[in-house]
Amino acid sequence: MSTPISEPESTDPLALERPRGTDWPEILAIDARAFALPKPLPGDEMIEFRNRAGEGDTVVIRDTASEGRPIVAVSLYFPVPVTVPGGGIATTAGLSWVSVSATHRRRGLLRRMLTEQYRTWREHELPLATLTASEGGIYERFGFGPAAFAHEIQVTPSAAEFRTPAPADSRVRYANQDQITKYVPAIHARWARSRTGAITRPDTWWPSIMADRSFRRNSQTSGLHYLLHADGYAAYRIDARDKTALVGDFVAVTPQAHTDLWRVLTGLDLVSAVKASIPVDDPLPLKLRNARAVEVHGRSDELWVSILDVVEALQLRTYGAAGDLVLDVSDDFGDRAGRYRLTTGDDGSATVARTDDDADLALDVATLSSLYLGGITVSQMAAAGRIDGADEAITQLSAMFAVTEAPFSGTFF
Ligand SMILES: CC(=O)SCCNC(=O)CCNC(=O)[C@H](O)C(C)(C)COP(=O)(O)OP(=O)(O)OC[C@H]1O[C@@H](n2cnc3c(N)ncnc32)[C@H](O)[C@@H]1OP(=O)(O)O
Repeated sequence: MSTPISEPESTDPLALERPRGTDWPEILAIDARAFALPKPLPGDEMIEFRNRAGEGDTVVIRDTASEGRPIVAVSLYFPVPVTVPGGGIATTAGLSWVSVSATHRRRGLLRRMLTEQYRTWREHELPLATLTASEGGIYERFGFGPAAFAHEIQVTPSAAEFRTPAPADSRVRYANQDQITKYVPAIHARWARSRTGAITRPDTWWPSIMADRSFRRNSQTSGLHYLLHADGYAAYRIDARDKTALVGDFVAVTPQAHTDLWRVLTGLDLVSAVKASIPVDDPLPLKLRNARAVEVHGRSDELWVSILDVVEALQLRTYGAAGDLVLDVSDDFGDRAGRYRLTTGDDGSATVARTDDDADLALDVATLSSLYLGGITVSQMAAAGRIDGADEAITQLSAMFAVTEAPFSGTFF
């Protein structure tokens, strides 16, 4: 039996429920339709996805007045571990596969589901929520802000000459399936611990990633080729239509692995372009004699963050400078509004507490969430008019929130 979690009002036939196991084919079919996909996830993928969803919570809305009581809305989350400034890993509520049928859109169903999801996140004392967004205008009202960005690049191999000479042995090899299974998840985990914003992929995610099922490519696109290095790997496929290499994962724990792997990727014979998604501060252009060999074709807001527990979340990360400020945080959606004193030490640690003291700065929770990983700076937000306060306080908050590298997530979920 499904479990009603809020009794529909007597006149409201739209019931918010937890789904039954047998509802999953319907859930994935309506998600595929809402996301304008050609077809739902195939069987194996569906089972893995359902298991992943089972680690968190799923809500659906059922239209009880229509024949067959169809599901018309879905929202789910599962735990997503994200590296925060300083190297700590926070378990976040990863919101995913949110959809409302076109027949029921703009009637408040998304808001209703997220109100329930938010209640669950608070009940489970999760410090942060994360998502990868289909559109940029939806989630700010719920306290999310874009927090980690990527550059979508195209490299022209014929123009990509490295400043340093190629080593006698490239230290990179193609990996077979056993080697992929043996080395790739461990290298990814090492990398994720070292990169702010990175998602440490739980073990249960890897079978689907490594299976590289055919629905992830079209008839002209190859399967994934894995290039393996002791301290990194790159997975790419070839689009035979235009002889392009499409890099899926690029993971380098050391600068040497970064150079060695890119040297192979830019040396692929018969390939006219290499496309990849890289950190906005990636050193690749600077390693080449002609930086224009790397063209930036786009910038994506790859990870959105919502601070759920201001005290806990701000204490999880480290800071660039000592300081003491009271932040007045506003929140139109949840229960996060209030004044918080943030005190940071020379060692980068912080203590945070609610306070009645006068505020130095005022900002909303989505703005604070965008600042959290360092992907958007305090001075950028202040220049955009989204932080209120004296210049000295803004300068101090800038120094406190300063990070040494741009956050990068590298995983879509
Ligand atoms: C994390 C993820 O899964 S991202 C994927 C999101 N899903 C998709 O993109 C699939 C296709 N789209 C959909 O299924 C739906 O249109 C949804 C889920 C985006 C919106 O669902 P709805 O039930 O129509 O939203 P709902 O009526 O609850 O609107 C809530 C608020 O968001 C706003 N809103 C909804 N969709 C959008 C949008 N695409 N762009 C901007 N604002 C939006 C509404 O105006 C409303 O604002 P308000 O409450 O502040 O007045």
